[in-house]
Amino acid sequence: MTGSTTALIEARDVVLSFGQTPALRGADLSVAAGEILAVMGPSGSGKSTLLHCMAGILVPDSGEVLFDGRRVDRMREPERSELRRDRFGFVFQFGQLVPELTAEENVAMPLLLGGARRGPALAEARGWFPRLGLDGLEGRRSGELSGGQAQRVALARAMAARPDVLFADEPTGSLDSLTGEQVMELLVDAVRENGTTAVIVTHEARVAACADREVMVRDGKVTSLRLERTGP
Ligand SMILES: Nc1ncnc2c1ncn2[C@@H]1O[C@H](COP(=O)(O)OP(=O)(O)OP(=O)(O)O)[C@@H](O)[C@H]1O
Repeated sequence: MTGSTTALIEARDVVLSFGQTPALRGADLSVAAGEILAVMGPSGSGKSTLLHCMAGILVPDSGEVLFDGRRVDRMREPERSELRRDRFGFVFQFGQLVPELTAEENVAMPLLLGGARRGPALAEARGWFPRLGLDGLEGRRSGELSGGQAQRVALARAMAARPDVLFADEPTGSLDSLTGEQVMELLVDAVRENGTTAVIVTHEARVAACADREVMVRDGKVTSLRLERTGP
């Protein structure tokens, strides 16, 4: 993967301020289909804001965001919401599982929201547990899971609907380094196996090293850092 051709998702000259605070000052980023991209950079440089713009969560003040040739920044909220639900998966620093639901219900949730019936959705959800080393934890609630287990459940939830793009914002940020490494390995395996494109915000070099490519965000702009692996 080169990232320069067949871009699946692209930010062009994206500018966004929060009131008087500029977060993005002309960010350009192109992610190829099937590519695993790590987004690094200092705290406050605009990494999360860029991810949120690319994922159609935030709308830039100016510039363009394209997904599969479509202008995400021009979509109205219902269309962006549908895009997020049907094509994107999300993992955040703190898994943000619904505490009232069991682990398997959490994983099934995006499928249920997408219109799947409860039985097949739960069956699909359960299929992810052995793959992510979560056997036997299907019926637990988030309060009964360790941080690493909860992040793996969050990963299963993000992947269960087989998204085109997985957006992960500091997916290992709340974990100790060994647990974080294991979660990252599972994440990379899962996205590669499914041919999912992944955009992973991290400030851990070890996490970024698992990606196909790294870019650096500084002062709201993107600079290329490394283009190394050619992908499977
Ligand atoms: N909701 C918000 N309201 C006001 N300012 C915000 C908001 N979100 C982000 N910012 C500001 O925008 C800038 C970029 O923030 P962003 O969260 O994108 O950085 P980041 O690189 O992801 O940082 P970190 O690594 O610390 O998570 C920062 O100056 C931040 O304070």
